[in-house]
Amino acid sequence: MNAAFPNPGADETQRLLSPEELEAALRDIGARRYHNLHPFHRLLHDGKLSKDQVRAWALNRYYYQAMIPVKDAALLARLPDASLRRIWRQRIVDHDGDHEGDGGIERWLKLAEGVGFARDYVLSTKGILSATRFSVDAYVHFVSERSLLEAIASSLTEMFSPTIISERVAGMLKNYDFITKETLAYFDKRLTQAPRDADFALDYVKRHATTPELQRAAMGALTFKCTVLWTQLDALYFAYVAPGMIPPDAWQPGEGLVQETAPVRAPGGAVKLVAGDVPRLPRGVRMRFDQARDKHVLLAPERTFDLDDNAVAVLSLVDGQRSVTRIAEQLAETYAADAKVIETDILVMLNDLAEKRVLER
Ligand SMILES: O=C(O)c1cc(C(=O)O)c2c(n1)C(=O)C(=O)c1cc(C(=O)O)[nH]c1-2
Repeated sequence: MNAAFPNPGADETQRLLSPEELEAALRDIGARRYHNLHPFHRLLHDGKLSKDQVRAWALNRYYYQAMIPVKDAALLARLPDASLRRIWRQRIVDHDGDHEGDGGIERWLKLAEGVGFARDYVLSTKGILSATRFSVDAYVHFVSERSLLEAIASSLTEMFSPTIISERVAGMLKNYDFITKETLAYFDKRLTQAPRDADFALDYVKRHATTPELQRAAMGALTFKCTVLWTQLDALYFAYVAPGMIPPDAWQPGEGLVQETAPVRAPGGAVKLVAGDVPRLPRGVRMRFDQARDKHVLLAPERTFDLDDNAVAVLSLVDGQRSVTRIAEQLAETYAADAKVIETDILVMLNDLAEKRVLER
């Protein structure tokens, strides 16, 4: 990668900019080139895409998510001192998590599963577009091969991501009935992680870009990164929106999905809940603390059920947003227990309540 990447505004950047001017120039690159401006994102956020087009986005972006910690590990390896490494390594923890089932990659897998994919299909990265792979790999190579300043500056797109994330989450929740808050949980953490990371990177760039050449290099790196993001959306648009030319080997709608099953009914006719279901209390049913009897009860029209501590812990998390799996994970975290064991137990309990018609999905 020796070819110089074209730098914006070459005339203007012949002179040394003040740190404030440099920041303004970097922000201006984002204002003109960040992927919030791409037509695919406009369609995604405005609810104009089909479920399959949203699936194509989720599947392809998984590759970006999966490679971000690889990129950060390459950068970390180049940092000369422990204080910088200590800060940068947090990014790897954020994406990989501290243990199985934790971290951003895992949350993106949940997003992909939430729109219908089988986890193994997503993990295999079989169906992603070659252009996605090429642009994401180009980012990893860039960070490995360019100067440290350029490597760090290329992450500065994160300065602009909180705005697009808020817009995306609000737009998708409003416009797609198959998207839940839980499916988009990935983005919750990014709203605090991205500004923290961007503040550090921006401060580093402002302090280390001390000549016009270095400032141009930093701007070039950010421009390059904007194209990494933009190109991925170009590829999605071309393959899945217009003209809709899906390359051989890329994901075809229908592939890699979990079969959607009809609701299973228990003998009494009540719907039987499975792990992926999102339970909620039916209208007119609510949990209450009964002062006189000093215990929690479930109040239903003309009926009351006593609740033990376990039932209270579970029902406190039944909010019509969380799935049974999510509830089990949350309890597992609180009680430091195995999520799968809890899931099995709470399914029995929830199905018992469903049979009594005081719980539904
Ligand atoms: O949703 C988005 O639009 C968006 C954008 C970006 C970005 O601007 O690079 C990142 C992310 N998300 C993200 O989730 C993420 O983990 C991330 C890491 C990086 C990076 O360059 O190190 N960018 C981004």
